Amino acid sequence: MPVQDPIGPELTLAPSSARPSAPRLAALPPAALPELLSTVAALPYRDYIVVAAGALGAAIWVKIFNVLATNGTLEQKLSRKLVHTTTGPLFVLTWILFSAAPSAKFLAAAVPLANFLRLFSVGTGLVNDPGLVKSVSRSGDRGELLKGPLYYVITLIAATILCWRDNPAGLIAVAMMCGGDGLADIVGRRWGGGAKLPYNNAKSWAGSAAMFLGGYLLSYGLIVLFCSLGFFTCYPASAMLSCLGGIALAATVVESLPINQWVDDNVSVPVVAAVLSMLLLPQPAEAAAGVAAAAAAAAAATVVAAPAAVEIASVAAAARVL
Ligand SMILES: C/C(=C\COP(=O)(O)O)CCC[C@H](C)CCC[C@H](C)CCCC(C)C
Ligand SMILES: Nc1ccn([C@@H]2O[C@H](COP(=O)(O)OP(=O)(O)O)[C@@H](O)[C@H]2O)c(=O)n1
Repeated sequence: MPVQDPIGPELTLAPSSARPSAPRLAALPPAALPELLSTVAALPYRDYIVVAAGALGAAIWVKIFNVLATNGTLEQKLSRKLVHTTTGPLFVLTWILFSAAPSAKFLAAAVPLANFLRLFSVGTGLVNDPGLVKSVSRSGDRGELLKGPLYYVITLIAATILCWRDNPAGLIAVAMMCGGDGLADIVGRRWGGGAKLPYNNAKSWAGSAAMFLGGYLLSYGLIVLFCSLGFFTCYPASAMLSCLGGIALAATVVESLPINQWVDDNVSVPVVAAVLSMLLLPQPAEAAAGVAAAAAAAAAATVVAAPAAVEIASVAAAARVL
């Protein structure tokens, strides 16, 4: 069972002495973050304010890239890929601001849902918005909004509702789609020219290397942040290295295949990443049990008996909470 509301006013992060330390990553959010979180937690209608801020933030963010593309500061394709790379991670970062209410994930999903409706109405021509078409299409054709961008927001909706913040599979899926696939294009177009993949002439080794590294590092960062805030148990470094590495490699291979005309990579990459995360990463309950066992073993090896007993008791209590 997930922790109730690790950032709510009624329940704060457990003191570090009460949390298992040996097998988990030493990960604490930056000092300013808990302050911001407790300010947000004290707001009346907190979840609704976060949704409104997220929707406004999305519109402003896309507009900024539209302006940069229009005035020539950024090339259109780069601007579009920067929107692709940044909006998903910024969106999942807003998850930490929501309360523990069961309705929170549905409210959070309203932000990508609003963007779905916007893309759909502009893509089908119901609404005229040349700025949005310029920001998120390759060629200026509004019909393109109904492909990659629409799948992208559908994936964000699915990750929010199906995984929310107590299951790292959602974070990993979004990280592979944004940090991975987004960076593959940015790097591949610039530095991939000479060395194309033997089985796909449209993609390069440089693009795939960027996909692997970008997806891995973004997943790693998001998992460390969310687990250090108490949304799920932190994983041992070995799991972070091997499981996350395997997932990033599989997502990279899927992205590199010449299958985009059958399945959009904003669907294939996150689906493969989420399924493998469920299969390879210890699920929250297993991870808690593993952490408790390792911490108990470490405590047993400690010469001073009393602090060890306290540590074991607190770890066992933490495992029961999770
Ligand atoms: C350009 C996009 C996808 C194209 O994919 P591909 O064809 O290159 O593979 C991304 C489109 C993003 C969309 C217009 C805006 C999404 C906003 C998001 C749901 C919320 C962000 C909130 C945050 C606070 C900025
Ligand atoms: N693994 C990759 C992926 C993309 N790329 C580069 O990025 C461009 C766009 O990639 P893509 O067709 O996957 O683009 P999207 O469908 O993700 O927008 C390719 O034409 C390559 O120049 C690459 O070099 N290596």
